[in-house]
Amino acid sequence: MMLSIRDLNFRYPGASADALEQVSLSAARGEVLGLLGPNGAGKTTLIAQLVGMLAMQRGEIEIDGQPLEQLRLTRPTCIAIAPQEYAFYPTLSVLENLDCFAGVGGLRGSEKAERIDACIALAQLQNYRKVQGQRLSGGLKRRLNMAIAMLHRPELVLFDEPTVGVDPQSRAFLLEAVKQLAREGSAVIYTSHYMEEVQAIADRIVVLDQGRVLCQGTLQDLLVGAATLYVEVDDDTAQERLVPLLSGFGPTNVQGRGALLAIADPEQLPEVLRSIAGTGLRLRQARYGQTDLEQLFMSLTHRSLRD
Ligand SMILES: Nc1ncnc2c1ncn2[C@@H]1O[C@H](COP(=O)(O)OP(=O)(O)OP(=O)(O)O)[C@@H](O)[C@H]1O
Repeated sequence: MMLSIRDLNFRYPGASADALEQVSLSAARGEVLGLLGPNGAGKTTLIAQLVGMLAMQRGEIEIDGQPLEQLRLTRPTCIAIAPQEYAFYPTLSVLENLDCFAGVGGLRGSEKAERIDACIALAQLQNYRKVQGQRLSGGLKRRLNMAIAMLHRPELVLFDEPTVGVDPQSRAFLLEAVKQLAREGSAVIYTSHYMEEVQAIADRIVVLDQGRVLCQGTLQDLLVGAATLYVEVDDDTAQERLVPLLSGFGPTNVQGRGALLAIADPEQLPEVLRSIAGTGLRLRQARYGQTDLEQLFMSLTHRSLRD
């Protein structure tokens, strides 16, 4: 594992609760780790500590066994971030921005020119070299952020919700570029509250909520044992009557006109259905199957990712 985070805790000065609580996770080269969580889950706080924008309080962060503080002194360009906000000089052109950041990071001569070209190509900014940063569309600005982040061939790249407010075309492009980075051998951490994005690009997923890791694993790991039963009954008071009944079997949520029950073992199904019938409620539909991440999140927290 290249990145290892152990028992990370963080509380903002004056806050009454921890923004991160006992967070442990790891990331490997060649892998996209999706960091998924609703607003306020702690994603940005975690990223900010990884890039040194926030000082660590408690816990450990190591890269290839080396503590983060040490790494920052010896190999400062080994971690890069493509942040949410725009991270370039608005009045400089795309090329001037890249030139400037390449110089700051210590690139010189032909190597510098080569890296700038490679990053322009990677972010497909060939037609915008001479355009001022501030004149780029939202999607292109994110692509410039990304090009800058790639200049020094970082080994760990952090993307903090890079597709928020981006047009669909740039969004598809960004996602593809993120996957490409991992294929080329970087470890990539990608935060988002768009479940579909994370599901589409992440090799492994960490679900954060209220500063804590709810679960982590491959998508398949997470969804196995996360099957749900959706039932709808022919009654206006259905939810009031269904939820207490189903809760006896497992985590239950109200959904639409019915209720959703997380039920890992299909052998329980007949018993659940019998007990519904036993109350005299008429079943309108019952649907059993593997869930997606959204439903998994709901079954773990009783809330939606999008709240
Ligand atoms: N500068 C700050 N001072 C005090 N509390 C903060 C500060 N920044 C964030 N928080 C709080 O820390 C918690 C985690 O916030 P964080 O921004 O890390 O979440 P997030 O998962 O990135 O959310 P979002 O998807 O909205 O960006 C929240 O409860 C938030 O209100």
